[in-house]
Amino acid sequence: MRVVAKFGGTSLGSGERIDRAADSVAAAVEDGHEIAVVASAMGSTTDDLLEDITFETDEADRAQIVSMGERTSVRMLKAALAARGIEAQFLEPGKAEWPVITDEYGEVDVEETQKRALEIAESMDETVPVLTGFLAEGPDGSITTLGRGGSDTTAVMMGKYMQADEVVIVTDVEGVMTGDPRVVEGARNVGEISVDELRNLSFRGAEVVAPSALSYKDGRLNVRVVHYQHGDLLSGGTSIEGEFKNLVDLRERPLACLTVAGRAIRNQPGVFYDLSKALSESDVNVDAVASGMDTITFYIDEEEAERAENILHREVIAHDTLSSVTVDSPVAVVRVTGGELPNQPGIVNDIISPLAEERIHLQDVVTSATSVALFVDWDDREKTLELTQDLF
Ligand SMILES: Nc1ncnc2c1ncn2[C@@H]1O[C@H](COP(=O)(O)OP(=O)(O)O)[C@@H](O)[C@H]1O
Ligand SMILES: N[C@@H](CC(=O)OP(=O)(O)O)C(=O)O
Repeated sequence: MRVVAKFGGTSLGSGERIDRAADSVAAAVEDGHEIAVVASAMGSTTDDLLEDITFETDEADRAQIVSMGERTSVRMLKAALAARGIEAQFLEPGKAEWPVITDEYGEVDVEETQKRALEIAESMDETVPVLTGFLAEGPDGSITTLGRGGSDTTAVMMGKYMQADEVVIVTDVEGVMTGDPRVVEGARNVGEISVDELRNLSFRGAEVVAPSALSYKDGRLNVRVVHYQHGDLLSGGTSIEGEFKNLVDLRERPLACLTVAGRAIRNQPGVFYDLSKALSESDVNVDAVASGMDTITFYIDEEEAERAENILHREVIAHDTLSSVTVDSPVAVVRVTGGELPNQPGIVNDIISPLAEERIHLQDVVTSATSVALFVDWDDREKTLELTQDLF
Protein backbone atom coordinates (compact mmCIF):
# COMPACT_ATOMS: atom_id res chain seq x y z
CA MET A 1 0.00 0.00 0.00
CA ARG A 2 1.10 3.58 -0.60
CA VAL A 3 0.45 5.67 2.52
CA VAL A 4 0.99 9.29 3.55
CA ALA A 5 1.39 9.49 7.35
CA LYS A 6 0.98 12.92 8.92
CA PHE A 7 2.33 13.45 12.42
CA GLY A 8 0.74 16.39 14.20
CA GLY A 9 2.51 18.62 16.71
CA THR A 10 1.25 16.62 19.66
CA SER A 11 2.55 13.34 18.25
CA LEU A 12 6.02 14.87 17.84
CA GLY A 13 5.98 16.74 21.16
CA SER A 14 9.13 15.11 22.61
CA GLY A 15 12.14 12.97 21.67
CA GLU A 16 10.28 9.95 23.01
CA ARG A 17 7.29 10.65 20.76
CA ILE A 18 9.54 11.14 17.74
CA ASP A 19 11.05 7.73 18.51
CA ARG A 20 7.56 6.26 18.63
CA ALA A 21 6.67 7.91 15.31
CA ALA A 22 9.82 6.54 13.68
CA ASP A 23 9.06 3.06 15.06
CA SER A 24 5.61 3.06 13.48
CA VAL A 25 6.95 4.26 10.11
CA ALA A 26 9.78 1.70 10.20
CA ALA A 27 7.31 -1.12 11.00
CA ALA A 28 5.11 -0.17 8.02
CA VAL A 29 8.13 0.06 5.67
CA GLU A 30 9.39 -3.32 6.87
CA ASP A 31 5.97 -4.77 6.10
CA GLY A 32 6.55 -3.76 2.48
CA HIS A 33 4.47 -0.55 2.34
CA GLU A 34 5.52 2.70 0.64
CA ILE A 35 5.33 5.44 3.25
CA ALA A 36 5.69 9.21 2.87
CA VAL A 37 5.76 11.27 6.06
CA VAL A 38 4.34 14.77 6.56
CA ALA A 39 5.57 16.40 9.76
CA SER A 40 4.21 19.33 11.78
CA ALA A 41 6.27 21.42 14.16
CA MET A 42 7.03 19.72 17.51
CA GLY A 43 4.46 20.43 20.23
CA SER A 44 3.60 24.12 20.50
CA THR A 45 6.63 25.32 18.50
CA THR A 46 4.58 27.28 15.93
CA ASP A 47 2.68 29.15 18.66
CA ASP A 48 5.92 29.79 20.58
CA LEU A 49 7.70 31.18 17.52
CA LEU A 50 4.74 33.42 16.66
CA GLU A 51 4.62 34.70 20.24
CA ASP A 52 8.32 35.55 20.07
CA ILE A 53 7.81 37.79 17.04
CA THR A 54 7.19 40.91 19.09
CA PHE A 55 8.63 43.23 16.45
CA GLU A 56 7.38 44.51 13.06
CA THR A 57 7.92 41.92 10.30
CA ASP A 58 6.72 41.40 6.78
CA GLU A 59 4.99 38.18 5.70
CA ALA A 60 8.15 36.80 4.10
CA ASP A 61 10.22 37.06 7.30
CA ARG A 62 7.36 35.73 9.39
CA ALA A 63 7.02 32.66 7.17
CA GLN A 64 10.79 32.10 7.32
CA ILE A 65 10.70 32.20 11.13
CA VAL A 66 7.69 29.92 11.66
CA SER A 67 8.98 27.48 9.04
CA MET A 68 11.78 26.55 11.44
CA GLY A 69 9.31 24.41 13.42
CA GLU A 70 8.53 22.03 10.57
CA ARG A 71 12.08 22.22 9.20
CA THR A 72 13.43 20.98 12.56
CA SER A 73 10.86 18.14 12.72
CA VAL A 74 11.74 16.69 9.31
CA ARG A 75 15.44 16.58 10.25
CA MET A 76 14.63 14.87 13.53
CA LEU A 77 12.41 12.29 11.85
CA LYS A 78 14.84 11.63 9.03
CA ALA A 79 17.61 10.99 11.57
CA ALA A 80 15.36 8.81 13.76
CA LEU A 81 14.48 6.71 10.69
CA ALA A 82 18.17 6.46 9.69
CA ALA A 83 18.89 5.17 13.21
CA ARG A 84 16.47 2.31 12.42
CA GLY A 85 18.23 1.51 9.15
CA ILE A 86 15.47 3.15 7.04
CA GLU A 87 16.60 5.16 4.02
CA ALA A 88 14.82 8.55 4.32
CA GLN A 89 15.13 11.98 2.77
CA PHE A 90 13.77 15.23 4.15
CA LEU A 91 12.05 17.70 1.81
CA GLU A 92 11.36 21.37 2.46
CA PRO A 93 10.77 24.50 0.33
CA GLY A 94 13.91 25.41 -1.58
CA LYS A 95 14.95 21.80 -2.22
CA ALA A 96 14.79 20.73 -5.87
CA GLU A 97 12.26 17.96 -5.14
CA TRP A 98 9.95 20.12 -3.02
CA PRO A 99 6.37 19.63 -4.29
CA VAL A 100 3.95 22.22 -2.81
CA ILE A 101 4.18 25.22 -5.14
CA THR A 102 1.92 28.26 -4.93
CA ASP A 103 1.23 31.00 -7.47
CA GLU A 104 1.67 34.74 -6.90
CA TYR A 105 -1.70 34.85 -5.09
CA GLY A 106 -0.76 32.07 -2.68
CA GLU A 107 -3.02 29.52 -4.42
CA VAL A 108 -1.62 26.02 -4.92
CA ASP A 109 -0.30 25.51 -8.47
CA VAL A 110 -2.10 22.22 -9.01
CA GLU A 111 -0.33 21.17 -12.20
CA GLU A 112 3.20 21.72 -10.88
CA THR A 113 2.41 20.27 -7.44
CA GLN A 114 0.83 17.19 -8.96
CA LYS A 115 3.80 16.63 -11.28
CA ARG A 116 6.32 16.91 -8.45
CA ALA A 117 4.22 14.79 -6.07
CA LEU A 118 4.21 11.98 -8.64
CA GLU A 119 7.99 12.23 -9.03
CA ILE A 120 8.35 11.82 -5.26
CA ALA A 121 5.92 8.91 -5.31
CA GLU A 122 8.12 7.14 -7.86
CA SER A 123 11.07 7.28 -5.44
CA MET A 124 9.09 5.76 -2.57
CA ASP A 125 10.12 2.17 -3.25
CA GLU A 126 13.66 3.17 -2.27
CA THR A 127 13.34 5.97 0.23
CA VAL A 128 10.90 7.47 2.73
CA PRO A 129 10.28 11.13 1.83
CA VAL A 130 9.77 13.24 4.97
CA LEU A 131 8.01 16.48 4.03
CA THR A 132 7.49 19.62 6.05
CA GLY A 133 3.75 20.07 6.51
CA PHE A 134 2.17 23.55 6.45
CA LEU A 135 4.86 25.08 4.19
CA ALA A 136 4.75 25.96 0.52
CA GLU A 137 7.09 27.62 -1.96
CA GLY A 138 6.04 30.73 -3.88
CA PRO A 139 6.86 31.28 -7.58
CA ASP A 140 9.95 33.34 -6.62
CA GLY A 141 11.27 30.53 -4.41
CA SER A 142 10.16 32.22 -1.17
CA ILE A 143 8.65 30.25 1.72
CA THR A 144 4.92 30.65 2.26
CA THR A 145 2.45 28.78 4.49
CA LEU A 146 -0.90 27.12 3.94
CA GLY A 147 -2.35 28.75 7.07
CA ARG A 148 -2.70 27.40 10.62
CA GLY A 149 -3.32 23.68 10.78
CA GLY A 150 -1.96 23.46 7.23
CA SER A 151 -0.09 20.18 7.75
CA ASP A 152 -3.34 18.27 7.43
CA THR A 153 -3.83 20.02 4.08
CA THR A 154 -0.31 19.05 2.96
CA ALA A 155 -1.01 15.43 3.89
CA VAL A 156 -4.36 15.01 2.12
CA MET A 157 -3.15 17.02 -0.89
CA MET A 158 -0.04 14.80 -1.15
CA GLY A 159 -2.16 11.68 -0.67
CA LYS A 160 -4.29 12.71 -3.63
CA TYR A 161 -1.49 13.86 -5.92
CA MET A 162 0.87 10.97 -5.04
CA GLN A 163 -2.03 8.62 -5.85
CA ALA A 164 -1.70 7.08 -2.39
CA ASP A 165 -4.14 4.50 -1.09
CA GLU A 166 -4.44 6.10 2.31
CA VAL A 167 -3.63 9.18 4.39
CA VAL A 168 -3.21 8.60 8.11
CA ILE A 169 -3.48 11.61 10.41
CA VAL A 170 -1.61 10.74 13.61
CA THR A 171 -2.68 12.85 16.58
CA ASP A 172 -3.38 12.78 20.33
CA VAL A 173 -6.93 11.43 20.20
CA GLU A 174 -8.21 7.99 19.20
CA GLY A 175 -9.94 9.48 16.18
CA VAL A 176 -12.84 11.82 15.53
CA MET A 177 -14.76 11.68 18.81
CA THR A 178 -18.35 12.38 19.82
CA GLY A 179 -17.09 15.62 21.42
CA ASP A 180 -13.77 17.26 22.28
CA PRO A 181 -12.26 14.82 24.82
CA ARG A 182 -10.38 17.73 26.43
CA VAL A 183 -13.77 19.18 27.37
CA VAL A 184 -16.52 16.56 27.50
CA GLU A 185 -16.58 13.43 29.63
CA GLY A 186 -16.94 9.99 28.10
CA ALA A 187 -16.23 11.00 24.47
CA ARG A 188 -15.94 7.98 22.20
CA ASN A 189 -14.54 7.34 18.76
CA VAL A 190 -17.25 7.72 16.09
CA GLY A 191 -15.54 5.00 14.00
CA GLU A 192 -16.70 6.39 10.65
CA ILE A 193 -17.73 9.87 9.55
CA SER A 194 -18.57 11.38 6.18
CA VAL A 195 -16.31 14.03 4.76
CA ASP A 196 -19.20 16.57 4.67
CA GLU A 197 -20.12 15.98 8.29
CA LEU A 198 -16.50 16.34 9.38
CA ARG A 199 -16.02 19.52 7.34
CA ASN A 200 -18.95 21.06 9.19
CA LEU A 201 -17.47 20.04 12.55
CA SER A 202 -14.01 21.26 11.56
CA PHE A 203 -15.26 24.66 10.43
CA ARG A 204 -17.11 24.88 13.76
CA GLY A 205 -13.94 24.36 15.78
CA ALA A 206 -13.11 20.63 15.99
CA GLU A 207 -9.36 20.93 15.36
CA VAL A 208 -8.84 17.23 14.78
CA VAL A 209 -8.60 17.65 10.98
CA ALA A 210 -8.20 21.09 9.37
CA PRO A 211 -11.28 21.84 7.20
CA SER A 212 -9.30 22.92 4.13
CA ALA A 213 -7.56 19.52 4.10
CA LEU A 214 -10.86 17.79 3.42
CA SER A 215 -11.34 19.62 0.12
CA TYR A 216 -8.65 17.30 -1.28
CA LYS A 217 -10.45 14.13 -0.20
CA ASP A 218 -11.61 12.19 -3.23
CA GLY A 219 -13.57 8.93 -3.34
CA ARG A 220 -10.61 6.62 -3.92
CA LEU A 221 -8.37 8.03 -1.17
CA ASN A 222 -8.92 6.64 2.34
CA VAL A 223 -8.32 9.09 5.17
CA ARG A 224 -7.99 7.85 8.74
CA VAL A 225 -7.28 9.54 12.08
CA VAL A 226 -5.35 7.51 14.69
CA HIS A 227 -3.80 8.07 18.12
CA TYR A 228 0.01 8.28 18.21
CA GLN A 229 0.02 5.64 20.98
CA HIS A 230 -1.77 3.18 18.72
CA GLY A 231 1.59 2.33 17.09
CA ASP A 232 0.17 0.67 13.97
CA LEU A 233 -0.25 3.17 11.15
CA LEU A 234 -2.30 0.79 9.05
CA SER A 235 -5.32 0.10 11.25
CA GLY A 236 -7.71 1.58 13.82
CA GLY A 237 -8.94 5.10 14.48
CA THR A 238 -11.70 6.87 12.56
CA SER A 239 -12.27 6.39 8.86
CA ILE A 240 -13.38 9.43 6.86
CA GLU A 241 -15.76 8.35 4.16
CA GLY A 242 -16.81 9.69 0.78
CA GLU A 243 -15.74 12.41 -1.57
CA PHE A 244 -15.66 16.17 -1.14
CA LYS A 245 -17.92 17.86 -3.69
CA ASN A 246 -18.82 21.40 -4.56
CA LEU A 247 -22.52 21.25 -5.19
CA VAL A 248 -25.42 23.44 -6.24
CA ASP A 249 -28.52 21.39 -5.63
CA LEU A 250 -32.25 22.02 -6.14
CA ARG A 251 -34.64 20.06 -3.89
CA GLU A 252 -36.90 18.26 -6.35
CA ARG A 253 -40.14 18.53 -4.39
CA PRO A 254 -41.76 21.81 -3.39
CA LEU A 255 -41.75 22.99 0.21
CA ALA A 256 -44.29 24.91 2.23
CA CYS A 257 -43.17 27.74 4.46
CA LEU A 258 -45.09 27.86 7.76
CA THR A 259 -44.54 30.95 9.84
CA VAL A 260 -45.61 31.32 13.45
CA ALA A 261 -45.68 34.91 14.70
CA GLY A 262 -45.57 36.05 18.31
CA ARG A 263 -44.21 38.71 20.62
CA ALA A 264 -40.37 38.57 20.88
CA ILE A 265 -40.54 34.87 20.09
CA ARG A 266 -36.76 34.58 20.01
CA ASN A 267 -36.55 35.46 23.70
CA GLN A 268 -38.89 32.62 24.65
CA PRO A 269 -36.85 29.43 24.22
CA GLY A 270 -39.69 27.22 25.50
CA VAL A 271 -41.90 28.26 22.58
CA PHE A 272 -39.47 26.94 19.97
CA TYR A 273 -39.26 23.68 21.91
CA ASP A 274 -43.07 23.33 22.04
CA LEU A 275 -43.50 24.02 18.31
CA SER A 276 -40.83 21.59 17.16
CA LYS A 277 -41.94 18.95 19.67
CA ALA A 278 -45.50 19.15 18.35
CA LEU A 279 -44.28 18.70 14.75
CA SER A 280 -41.90 15.89 15.59
CA GLU A 281 -44.50 14.00 17.68
CA SER A 282 -46.71 13.99 14.59
CA ASP A 283 -43.79 12.82 12.40
CA VAL A 284 -43.61 16.03 10.35
CA ASN A 285 -40.16 16.22 8.84
CA VAL A 286 -38.68 19.75 8.98
CA ASP A 287 -36.28 20.63 6.13
CA ALA A 288 -35.05 23.91 7.63
CA VAL A 289 -35.86 26.46 10.31
CA ALA A 290 -35.36 30.21 10.10
CA SER A 291 -36.12 32.59 12.91
CA GLY A 292 -36.59 36.32 13.24
CA MET A 293 -37.25 38.38 16.36
CA ASP A 294 -41.04 37.86 16.19
CA THR A 295 -41.35 34.84 13.89
CA ILE A 296 -40.26 31.24 13.54
CA THR A 297 -40.49 29.68 10.08
CA PHE A 298 -40.55 25.95 9.41
CA TYR A 299 -39.91 24.67 5.88
CA ILE A 300 -41.64 21.32 5.34
CA ASP A 301 -42.69 19.17 2.40
CA GLU A 302 -45.70 20.80 0.70
CA GLU A 303 -47.75 17.61 1.00
CA GLU A 304 -47.61 17.92 4.79
CA ALA A 305 -48.59 21.59 4.83
CA GLU A 306 -52.23 21.32 5.88
CA ARG A 307 -51.54 18.82 8.66
CA ALA A 308 -48.63 20.90 9.98
CA GLU A 309 -50.68 24.09 9.81
CA ASN A 310 -53.26 22.50 12.11
CA ILE A 311 -50.60 21.23 14.53
CA LEU A 312 -48.98 24.67 14.75
CA HIS A 313 -52.35 26.36 15.03
CA ARG A 314 -53.14 24.28 18.16
CA GLU A 315 -49.87 25.60 19.67
CA VAL A 316 -50.81 29.19 18.77
CA ILE A 317 -54.08 28.77 20.65
CA ALA A 318 -52.26 27.22 23.63
CA HIS A 319 -49.70 30.06 23.96
CA ASP A 320 -50.83 33.59 24.94
CA THR A 321 -47.70 35.09 23.41
CA LEU A 322 -48.31 33.59 19.93
CA SER A 323 -50.62 35.38 17.50
CA SER A 324 -50.93 33.40 14.26
CA VAL A 325 -49.68 30.80 11.80
CA THR A 326 -49.48 31.45 8.07
CA VAL A 327 -48.57 29.27 5.10
CA ASP A 328 -46.84 30.20 1.89
CA SER A 329 -46.28 27.63 -0.86
CA PRO A 330 -44.93 26.31 -3.11
CA VAL A 331 -41.37 27.28 -2.20
CA ALA A 332 -38.12 25.95 -3.69
CA VAL A 333 -34.75 25.56 -1.99
CA VAL A 334 -31.40 25.70 -3.77
CA ARG A 335 -28.46 24.65 -1.61
CA VAL A 336 -24.90 25.73 -2.36
CA THR A 337 -22.48 23.39 -0.56
CA GLY A 338 -18.72 23.21 -0.52
CA GLY A 339 -15.88 25.53 -1.41
CA GLU A 340 -14.40 27.42 1.48
CA LEU A 341 -17.63 29.24 2.35
CA PRO A 342 -16.70 30.36 5.88
CA ASN A 343 -13.23 31.47 4.74
CA GLN A 344 -14.56 33.69 1.96
CA PRO A 345 -15.72 37.02 3.35
CA GLY A 346 -18.61 38.37 1.29
CA ILE A 347 -19.47 34.98 -0.19
CA VAL A 348 -23.15 35.19 0.80
CA ASN A 349 -23.33 38.57 -0.89
CA ASP A 350 -21.67 37.14 -4.01
CA ILE A 351 -24.27 34.38 -4.08
CA ILE A 352 -27.34 36.58 -3.61
CA SER A 353 -26.38 39.69 -5.62
CA PRO A 354 -27.13 38.12 -9.03
CA LEU A 355 -30.53 37.03 -7.66
CA ALA A 356 -31.31 40.58 -6.54
CA GLU A 357 -30.34 41.91 -9.97
CA GLU A 358 -32.87 39.54 -11.55
CA ARG A 359 -35.52 40.63 -9.00
CA ILE A 360 -35.82 37.13 -7.54
CA HIS A 361 -37.56 37.32 -4.18
CA LEU A 362 -35.57 35.53 -1.47
CA GLN A 363 -37.85 34.22 1.25
CA ASP A 364 -34.94 33.18 3.50
CA VAL A 365 -31.23 32.50 3.42
CA VAL A 366 -30.12 29.84 5.89
CA THR A 367 -26.37 29.42 6.25
CA SER A 368 -24.37 26.66 7.92
CA ALA A 369 -20.59 26.31 8.17
CA THR A 370 -20.34 24.75 4.73
CA SER A 371 -23.58 25.55 2.91
CA VAL A 372 -25.96 28.33 1.99
CA ALA A 373 -29.64 27.48 1.42
CA LEU A 374 -31.67 29.88 -0.71
CA PHE A 375 -35.47 29.73 -0.31
CA VAL A 376 -37.27 31.19 -3.33
CA ASP A 377 -40.68 31.04 -5.00
CA TRP A 378 -41.21 27.72 -6.79
CA ASP A 379 -41.48 29.51 -10.16
CA ASP A 380 -38.03 31.05 -9.66
CA ARG A 381 -36.26 27.73 -9.05
CA GLU A 382 -34.73 27.22 -12.52
CA LYS A 383 -33.50 30.81 -12.70
CA THR A 384 -31.97 30.55 -9.20
CA LEU A 385 -30.19 27.35 -10.17
CA GLU A 386 -28.85 28.98 -13.32
CA LEU A 387 -27.58 32.05 -11.45
CA THR A 388 -25.71 29.96 -8.87
CA GLN A 389 -24.17 27.44 -11.31
CA ASP A 390 -20.94 29.32 -11.93
CA LEU A 391 -19.88 29.72 -8.31
CA PHE A 392 -17.28 26.96 -8.38
N1 LIG B 1 -14.71 15.95 17.97
C1 LIG B 1 -13.39 15.88 18.25
N2 LIG B 1 -12.74 14.68 18.14
C2 LIG B 1 -11.43 14.58 18.38
N3 LIG B 1 -10.66 15.63 18.77
C3 LIG B 1 -11.24 16.82 18.89
C4 LIG B 1 -12.63 17.02 18.63
N4 LIG B 1 -12.93 18.33 18.83
C5 LIG B 1 -11.79 18.93 19.17
N5 LIG B 1 -10.75 18.04 19.24
C6 LIG B 1 -9.39 18.37 19.64
O1 LIG B 1 -8.51 18.22 18.54
C7 LIG B 1 -7.22 17.99 19.07
C8 LIG B 1 -6.33 17.43 17.97
O2 LIG B 1 -6.02 18.48 17.07
P1 LIG B 1 -4.61 19.22 17.13
O3 LIG B 1 -4.34 19.71 18.52
O4 LIG B 1 -4.55 20.20 16.00
O5 LIG B 1 -3.66 17.96 16.89
P2 LIG B 1 -2.26 17.85 16.17
O6 LIG B 1 -1.26 18.52 17.03
O7 LIG B 1 -2.06 16.37 16.07
O8 LIG B 1 -2.41 18.48 14.80
C9 LIG B 1 -7.48 17.01 20.20
O9 LIG B 1 -6.48 17.07 21.20
C10 LIG B 1 -8.84 17.45 20.71
O10 LIG B 1 -8.75 18.20 21.92
N1 LIG C 1 2.53 23.78 12.81
C1 LIG C 1 1.46 24.41 12.08
C2 LIG C 1 0.79 23.47 11.12
C3 LIG C 1 -0.03 22.37 11.69
O1 LIG C 1 -0.81 21.78 10.97
O2 LIG C 1 0.14 22.00 12.96
P1 LIG C 1 -0.64 20.76 13.72
O3 LIG C 1 -0.62 19.57 12.79
O4 LIG C 1 0.15 20.51 14.97
O5 LIG C 1 -2.07 21.19 14.03
C4 LIG C 1 0.45 25.08 13.01
O6 LIG C 1 0.60 25.00 14.22
O7 LIG C 1 -0.48 25.69 12.51
